[in-house]
Amino acid sequence: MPSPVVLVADPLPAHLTAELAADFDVRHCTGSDRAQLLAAVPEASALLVRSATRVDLEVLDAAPRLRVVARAGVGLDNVDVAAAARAGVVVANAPYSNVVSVAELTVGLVVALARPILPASESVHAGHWRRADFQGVELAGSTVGVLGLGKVGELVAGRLRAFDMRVLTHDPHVRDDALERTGAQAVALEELLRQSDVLTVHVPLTDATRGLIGERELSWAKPGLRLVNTARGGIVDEFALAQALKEGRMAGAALDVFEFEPPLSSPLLGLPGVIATPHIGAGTAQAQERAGREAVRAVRQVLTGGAPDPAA
Ligand SMILES: NC(=O)C1=CN([C@@H]2O[C@H](COP(=O)(O)OP(=O)(O)OC[C@H]3O[C@@H](n4cnc5c(N)ncnc54)[C@H](O)[C@@H]3O)[C@@H](O)[C@H]2O)C=CC1
Ligand SMILES: O=C(O)CCC(=O)C(=O)O
Repeated sequence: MPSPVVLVADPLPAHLTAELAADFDVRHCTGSDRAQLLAAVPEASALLVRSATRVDLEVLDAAPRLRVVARAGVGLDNVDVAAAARAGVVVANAPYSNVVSVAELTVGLVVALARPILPASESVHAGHWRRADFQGVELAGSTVGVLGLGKVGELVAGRLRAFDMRVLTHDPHVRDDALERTGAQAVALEELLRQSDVLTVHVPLTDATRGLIGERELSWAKPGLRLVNTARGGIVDEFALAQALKEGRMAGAALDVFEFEPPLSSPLLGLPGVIATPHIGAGTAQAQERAGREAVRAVRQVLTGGAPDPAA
């Protein structure tokens, strides 16, 4: 009997896909290339993806043999989970694999918005010595608003407390133990914006959170707000954010994620005060290893019998 086909649609550590190849027919495609994905998926019993591959109804309809979609990462906004369930396809993500890496990048972006380290370095490399051009602000004593106190939000809150920042949060499902651990104070969304010097976004992208930070919410912002988004594009309205920055109502923004990636037509590209990174929150060796390993384990569990163990 031929081995089940495992289709790897986004980059994963090569040694992990090599391990799978011992037992399965591992094939590769570029999942962000729709034609390639649709051509390859009909044979697949398992589909391994990260965030770049969209697994929607069209893909599921084209994949009659599919039994599992394994997402080597956290966010499931690129997978139609309800349609997969209707088709009897297991969807497994790796919910703890990369949260530390995302939290660490977030803290780096918070610091980079307060202290212009990279522009100062570029200036020195260019032969200048302009100390007065690179004045920043202290984080200690200022307030950070954590939007979404889940796994990443809690790690970020704890790390920013170590900078002596006051931590506020808004999260309709916030747990008391998370508030206790972080020392965060829960407030309404409007209050979060009115009081925060830094707003950091850590909610998933869903129908309820799309556009959660838009024109109205940014009109509440404390003057000089600095915003960090390492969660998902689409949660913060890029046009409203660009307008607030251009009008000088906000001091800066750091974005790891965009509504469309790459963000070729984003109004934020090229704006002064905007730091942009190419969705690298999970871009560490450790996070990629953990996420890939969890995804591979999910594939094995489904293809060799039994649903994945969510606690594994
Ligand atoms: N940049 C990157 O590479 C990465 C980005 N992410 C993104 O980070 C997001 C958060 O990850 P986790 O913290 O692990 O998720 P989580 O599920 O542990 O936490 C999300 C939190 O958001 C809260 N929330 C939901 N709707 C809300 C709303 N309307 N207002 C305020 N809070 C709301 C939830 O109650 C929950 O506490 C992921 O969904 C993913 O999109 C995750 C990993 C890597
Ligand atoms: O490596 C990736 O797919 C991006 C990570 C991410 O955004 C996630 O895990 O939700």
